[in-house]
Amino acid sequence: MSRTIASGQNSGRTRPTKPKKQQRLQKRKRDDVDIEELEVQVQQLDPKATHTSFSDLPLSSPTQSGLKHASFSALTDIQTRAIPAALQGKDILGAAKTGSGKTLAFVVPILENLYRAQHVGQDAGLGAMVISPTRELAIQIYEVLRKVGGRGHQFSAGLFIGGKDHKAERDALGRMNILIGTPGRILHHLSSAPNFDLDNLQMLVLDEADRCMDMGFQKDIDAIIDYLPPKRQTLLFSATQSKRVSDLSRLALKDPEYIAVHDKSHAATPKTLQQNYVVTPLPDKLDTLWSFIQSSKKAKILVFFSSAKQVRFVFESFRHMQPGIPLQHLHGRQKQTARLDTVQKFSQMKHACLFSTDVAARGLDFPAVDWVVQVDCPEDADTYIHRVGRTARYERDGRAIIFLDPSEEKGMLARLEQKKVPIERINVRPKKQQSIKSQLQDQCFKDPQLKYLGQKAFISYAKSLRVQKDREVFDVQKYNLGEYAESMGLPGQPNIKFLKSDPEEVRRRKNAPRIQLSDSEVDLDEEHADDDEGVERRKAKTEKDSVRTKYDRMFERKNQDVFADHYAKIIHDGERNDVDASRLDGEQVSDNELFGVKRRIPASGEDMPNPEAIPKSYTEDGQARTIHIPGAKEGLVLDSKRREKLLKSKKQLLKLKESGKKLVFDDDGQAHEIYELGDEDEFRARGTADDQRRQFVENEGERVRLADIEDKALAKQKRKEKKDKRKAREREAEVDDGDDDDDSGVEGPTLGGNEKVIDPFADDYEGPGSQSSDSESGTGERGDDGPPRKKKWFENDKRAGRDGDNEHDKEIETFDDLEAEAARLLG
Ligand SMILES: Nc1ncnc2c1ncn2[C@@H]1O[C@H](COP(=O)(O)OP(=O)(O)OP(=O)(O)O)[C@@H](O)[C@H]1O
Repeated sequence: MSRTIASGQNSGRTRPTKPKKQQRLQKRKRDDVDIEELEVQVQQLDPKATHTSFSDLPLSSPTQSGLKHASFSALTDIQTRAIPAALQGKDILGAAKTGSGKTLAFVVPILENLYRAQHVGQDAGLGAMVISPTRELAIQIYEVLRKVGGRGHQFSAGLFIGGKDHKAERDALGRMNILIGTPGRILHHLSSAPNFDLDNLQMLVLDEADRCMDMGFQKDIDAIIDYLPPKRQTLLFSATQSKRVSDLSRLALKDPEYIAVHDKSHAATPKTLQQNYVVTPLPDKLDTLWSFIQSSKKAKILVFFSSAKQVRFVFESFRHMQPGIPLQHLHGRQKQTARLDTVQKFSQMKHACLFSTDVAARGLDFPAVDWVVQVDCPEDADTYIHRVGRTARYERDGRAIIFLDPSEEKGMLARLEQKKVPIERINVRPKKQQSIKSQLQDQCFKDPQLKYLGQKAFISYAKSLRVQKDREVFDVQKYNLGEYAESMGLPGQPNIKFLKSDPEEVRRRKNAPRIQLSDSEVDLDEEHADDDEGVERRKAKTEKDSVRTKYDRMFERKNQDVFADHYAKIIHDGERNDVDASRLDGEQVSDNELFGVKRRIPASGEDMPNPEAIPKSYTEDGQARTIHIPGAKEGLVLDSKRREKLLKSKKQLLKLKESGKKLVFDDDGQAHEIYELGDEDEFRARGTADDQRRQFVENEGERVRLADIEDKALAKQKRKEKKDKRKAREREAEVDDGDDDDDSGVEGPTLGGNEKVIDPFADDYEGPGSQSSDSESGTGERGDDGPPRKKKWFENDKRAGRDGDNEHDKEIETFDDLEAEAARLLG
């Protein structure tokens, strides 16, 4: 994907007139003067001075205009400190809290440094490359670049994130000045596209640098860096920055500026973020989550799990229980379009709950998220900080809650304290805690697909515990896995074949790009590698494996159809565009609150809106319609097209009904099961229960056999009557018409003698393959005067030929065949 981020380019078709040419030359001269002046001002900038607004900085007029248009005027702390240094060409290692505006801190310098170097147009080649660990984040950066640079700059920018046409991307490569992409995709093009020329690259930016530099991306980043010119400016940004010398030497940073905005502050997370934890044993987690959702239906909630399978299971099971709030899910195993769709919709919705893996943990700027809930404990404090950073962004309020198993509490709290994360314990109000265990059990019992998904989710969760590197926090022996399986509604604890190898090695394999693994290694656990590279690996693995189980196919289908329908339903809700959600915080604790802690009054002290006044953004509490079917145990929930279709099929509906049973009524007219009123002695006199059952089955079998004989005789009689009537009619017709067949005007064959026209709509036609009593010859193909039987879908020509009396019968399949046959017989 490549496009010019500037507006109003010359199309090149019309020859510029002389005055236009002169105007252009004059503009260029003016630009040159501007650029020279800017250059002087930039060099004179004092990076230590405190600039408060973008207009204080020496920025070009296209950038100033873009910033103004996007309503960015005041600088955030990280922007105040990073932009001047970056404008002067320094390498930067920047760390600032989540939501503090790091994106602009590198987007503005990219635009300005390339502008001052006049690094624009096709000949200039690629001038800046931004690497992001996830596709969603790359798109978000691209959007910010377009918002700020799109108004006046002439750069051409491209987005390389996978899931798009390789060739189109390769063709666009030669024209790009700024490229934003994920490591795997960039490396792919570097190693395969001859026109990917990086000789002129001036700036490299790594957003979420610590993630880019960790094991999962290590090899890709190292390989990319090998392609880059050594003389370049490098900027690294993250909310949690590693200062490991080894990392910096890999990137060849030159005398970098360390800009850590939250070093001196007392907390690593925004002060507008209220953080709490609740100790909830693993088997109660889903109950607590459900209860939480029930008490927060008028909020925007982001829920984190440790694996894609956990996300899918909880999403699928919760949505069938009609939670009263639109549910969405996001993980690396979804198709690219579904992922982007979800991100976009969740951004726009006012009240919704998104279940996600850590694919949404970093960098994503969802507007107005009220709650971040961590159901599965994050692998470390950094991941915790990134997850909670999806709320309380840019000076807004937000709340975060993490569910900790008793075994995780001590270790995790110590890790968070080390990282300066202020967090307080709260308790679940027992009155508000609901149990959904029996509902989950019921669902898994009725829906084998869900049960299978639950089993996979359980296994992937157990494995994720096993490969955690922090053993002080995660001790797999201390979790009550058996009860957890039960709480998910599973009939028993699934077998977990823990890998025999060292967990450290398993983690290395999980994170390493596929290229570096031998085939046998790839077959090892890839359950919860949920980043984009993990997905690529799995895709390659699937393509390689020609054998897929029926479960694989089942879930592929389910993902594409059932889930897509569900999304379609969500999209059509009205009032989704009001993204500037009013916050509900600030209320004193209400009866609806799950947690027994008072909410905090926001620092701003602004008036809070009445929750009742907030319009519903989904119909009827977001609940799917339920249709009551007479005689059925439960209503039918219409939450998919498939279920809607069920309503049209009587046969399917019958299955939902309870089967009838025989009851006897006593003297008072009360109904009883038949055995309740029987005399025990009489019962025993009839023999043992087994004998009686056998006898009953035999009697009933005999009754059915006799009834069948009767039915057959009756059917035979009816057919005979019909046949006689038809023959009588034919005889009458012959008498009426005489021998004038040729003039009858009837098209098509007419057959003489005992042969007859095959008319599937005639009264006596019994359909292909039906065995009339007239033709009980055993061949089943054709009686003396029965119609030829059509070949069944499972029969080949040979069989049809063997079964038929007449070898030509088997050929009659189409009307043309019939004409030919008639001609043969007549001839
Ligand atoms: N100078 C500014 N004025 C007003 N809003 C700003 C400014 N800078 C950034 N923002 C807004 O703040 C929000 C967070 O910005 P951004 O996504 O860059 O944060 P971040 O530091 O990169 O967060 P994370 O660490 O989670 O990636 C965005 O919605 C952005 O539009």
